[in-house]
Formats: sequence, C-alpha cells, structure tokens
Amino acid sequence: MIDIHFIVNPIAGSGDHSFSETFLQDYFEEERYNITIKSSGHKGHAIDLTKESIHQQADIIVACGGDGTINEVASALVGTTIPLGIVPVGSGNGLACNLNIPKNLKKALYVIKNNQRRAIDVGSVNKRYFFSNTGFGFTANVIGNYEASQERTLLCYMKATLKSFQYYFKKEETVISINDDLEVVNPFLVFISNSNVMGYNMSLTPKASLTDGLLDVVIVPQIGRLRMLLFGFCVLIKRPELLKDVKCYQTSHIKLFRKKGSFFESQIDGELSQIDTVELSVSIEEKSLTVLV
Ligand SMILES: Nc1ncnc2c1ncn2[C@@H]1O[C@H](COP(=O)(O)OP(=O)(O)OP(=O)(O)O)[C@@H](O)[C@H]1O
Repeated sequence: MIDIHFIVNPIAGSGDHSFSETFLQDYFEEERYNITIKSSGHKGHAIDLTKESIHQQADIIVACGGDGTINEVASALVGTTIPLGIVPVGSGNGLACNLNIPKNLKKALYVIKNNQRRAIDVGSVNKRYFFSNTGFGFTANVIGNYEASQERTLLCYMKATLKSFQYYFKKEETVISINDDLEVVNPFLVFISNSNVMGYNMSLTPKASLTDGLLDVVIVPQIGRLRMLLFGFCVLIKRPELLKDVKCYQTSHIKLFRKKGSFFESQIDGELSQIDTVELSVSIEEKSLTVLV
C-alpha cells in the first residue's frame, strides 16, 4: 500500500477546495493507496502536520496550496527521501508553474500518481529554507501591503505593488556582498531566486533554474519614481535587465549586512518575514528536495 498524506491550506487561493477522501479515492484506488487529509489551521501549522506525517511514515506528502504552503511542507521534507507532491490551489503558484505542474486539479493528481521524481535545489536564508524566492527592500514591502489587503488575488497584488511605488521608502541600510567580493550599498530592491517564476506567471529571473546549483540575484539601486515605473513595465514583459541600472548575478552564496534599522524586512516564498539579525547568509543546497513532476 502507498500512504499519501495531503496537507491542505483551506484559505489558499480562492479558498474553495473540494478535498475529501471520497473525492480523492476516485483517483487513488482503495486497494493500492491509503489517503490521509490534514487541514492547516493557522500559519506555520503545515510544518507540524508534515513532521507528524513523516513520523507516521507517509510515502508521499502533498502540499495543497500556494508557495507559502509548499514552503512549510517542503521545509520539513528537505533532506528526507519522501517526495513532495504539489496541488497548486494557491494564488501565485510560482514554484508549481516553474515545475509545469498543472493548475487543473485532476491533472495535478495524475502527476502525483505517475510518481515521476526530480531532485531540486533549495535556497536558505540563515538556515530558513525557500524554494521559489526571497527578497528584501521593495519586494518585501509589496508583500507586506499584499498581506494587509487580506485577499489573495492578482488585482490585490497589483494594488499592493502600486502602493509600494507610491509610499515605499527604505528603512534599513544594507551592504550586500556577492561571492565575498563585489559589494553593493543600500539598494532599492534585492531579489534572490531559485525559480524562474515569481508568481502570477511574472518573473524577475526568467533564466533561473531549479537544478543548476545557483541562485539568480537581481539588484536594483536607489532609483527615482519614474525609473521605478519603467522597471515595473520591464518586469511585466519579463525583461527586468532592460533597465540599465538593474544588475543580475548568478551565485551560490550572498551576504547581507544591516547597518541601520531594527530588522531585515524580507519576504520568503511570498510571506512577510522580519529577521532580527545584523548579518544574513543566503545560500543554496543542491538537489536536496525530491518533487513529483
Ligand atoms: N487555516 C489557516 N488560516 C489562515 N492562514 C493559514 C491557514 N493555513 C495556512 N495559512 C497560511 O496561509 C498563508 C498563505 O498560503 P499560500 O501561500 O499557500 O496561499 P496563497 O498566498 O494563496 O498562494 P501563493 O503563495 O502561491 O500566492 C501561508 O502563510 C500559510 O501559513
């Protein structure tokens, strides 16, 4: 028998998911599969549910949600041999999009049943994992406004971005060091990505690969409002590098030092996170998560 545990985030995306054992049993025959469904009750809960499923010796653990849910489930799976299944019922679904996992529920379930596995790289920020991307400065501010809007739709994401364009000002002063030599002081935006999709099919790092052992880094220095708008347009057409101020790098590690401000305002896989240290080390662990694709 194959034990599949589904960890469902009931508020991800539209929040309208039809997961029940009877429904799933239509796709996973009773004679071959044991199905368990668990629902997360609050932020961070999916980590505990996944750890419990690992303890219960699940053969496959499936994250049903968006990038935030995947982050919680996958963080507990890094370094284990248990594969992660993904049912992308979130809003942005950046990682699922990079992995070509269909948004159609039935097709996503067939991907899990097919049991085709791929090992992917995993990013870490001071030992906290990310699978899609992390960001500081402006991108974190956008996520802060997006979370405050209480709704997870593309329209709300656009409104959050516009609000940041209008009101964002940099609170912390940072120095960034890439590969221990090149230094950038106090940029407007730092975006570090493992994946080539940010969410909602948009990308700041269209050339990123989940299996190249490298992080794709985009750094934008302090720029005026007009250039910010131009940058927004370049992102929409997936050519951020067209703005000549933008610097793109590929690296295996990057360090950020905070000179001013009480914390790093960051986003990790689309969730706001305030990190209370003066130094951040961002690196990549090669092929340390197995995913069903
Ligand atoms: N029962 C719950 N109530 C409130 N929040 C929850 C609950 N369960 C999980 N969460 C949190 O919901 C947040 C959003 O989840 P998730 O990222 O999966 O969906 P999404 O934002 O719609 O998708 P995406 O990140 O792809 O845009 C996560 O931080 C997660 O921890």
